[in-house]
Amino acid sequence: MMYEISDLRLSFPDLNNKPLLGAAPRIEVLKGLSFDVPKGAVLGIVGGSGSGKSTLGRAMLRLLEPTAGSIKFDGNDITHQSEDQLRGLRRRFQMIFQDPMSSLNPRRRVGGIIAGPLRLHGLDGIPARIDEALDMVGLPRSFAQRYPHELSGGQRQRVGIARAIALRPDFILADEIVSGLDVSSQAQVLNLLGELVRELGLTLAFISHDLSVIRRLCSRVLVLHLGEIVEEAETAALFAAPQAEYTRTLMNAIPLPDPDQPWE
Ligand SMILES: Nc1ncnc2c1ncn2[C@@H]1O[C@H](COP(=O)(O)OP(=O)(O)OP(=O)(O)O)[C@@H](O)[C@H]1O
Repeated sequence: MMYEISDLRLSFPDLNNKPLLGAAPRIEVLKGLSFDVPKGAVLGIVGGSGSGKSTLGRAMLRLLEPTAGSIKFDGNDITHQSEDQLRGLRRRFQMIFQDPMSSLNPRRRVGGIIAGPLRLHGLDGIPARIDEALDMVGLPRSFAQRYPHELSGGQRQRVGIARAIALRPDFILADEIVSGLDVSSQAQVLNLLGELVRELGLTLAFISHDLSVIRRLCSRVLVLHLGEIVEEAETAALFAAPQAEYTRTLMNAIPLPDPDQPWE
């Protein structure tokens, strides 16, 4: 298994209701989640705003520390490991962020942006790795010289993907990465991710509030609502016969396909 997650809980201090003296009460955002991610899986994590999707993603990458429960990555218990202990594993799980404009340093060229994590992890042969990463995401190698503001939204998202896959991770978490793109760029980025998963043998968790996006890419879906898993199913089964009331609500929010858009 790539991930084994058991009774995962995560709470934040509720600073709005902090008493003058003493500790703030805590708000539980993840309320005991248990699920596995098999190697090679493409798992969709769907849910409405505030359901805890990003918090779950950040816990899986140990950008947040769980309050209780456990997270195993490829057999390693990472629930409470320190940064020192995580060092050897960090390269193996990577994240692609929602908004590439704010996650890409505007003062660095694309080559420097991709090189950053490679240097951090002490990898060698960096120029060749940059070329290879750009090839893999379908951008010309000359783009290494460009700045983020010179690129379109879809191209910037490809740079975000290139930065993650250049490290040759085993697992990638993509958090709402196509939400800001127009429909045709969305389709291209989703196709690219699908290809990369197949070619590189990646395991992918794909967070989205949009079930139609998840349907295109993911083989299995986990539906989150108010910090709990309300349904987990193969994508085809979920669409054929949604079990949870909340899943049906999400499905009703999907717009009908536009017959003028050939990618639908
Ligand atoms: N650092 C934090 N401190 C306090 N509360 C937080 C923190 N991060 C998230 N929350 C709260 O946790 C809840 C879940 O947030 P999260 O971002 O995980 O949801 P989400 O499903 O990703 O939603 P969205 O799609 O709106 O990003 C929200 O109520 C949010 O306000």
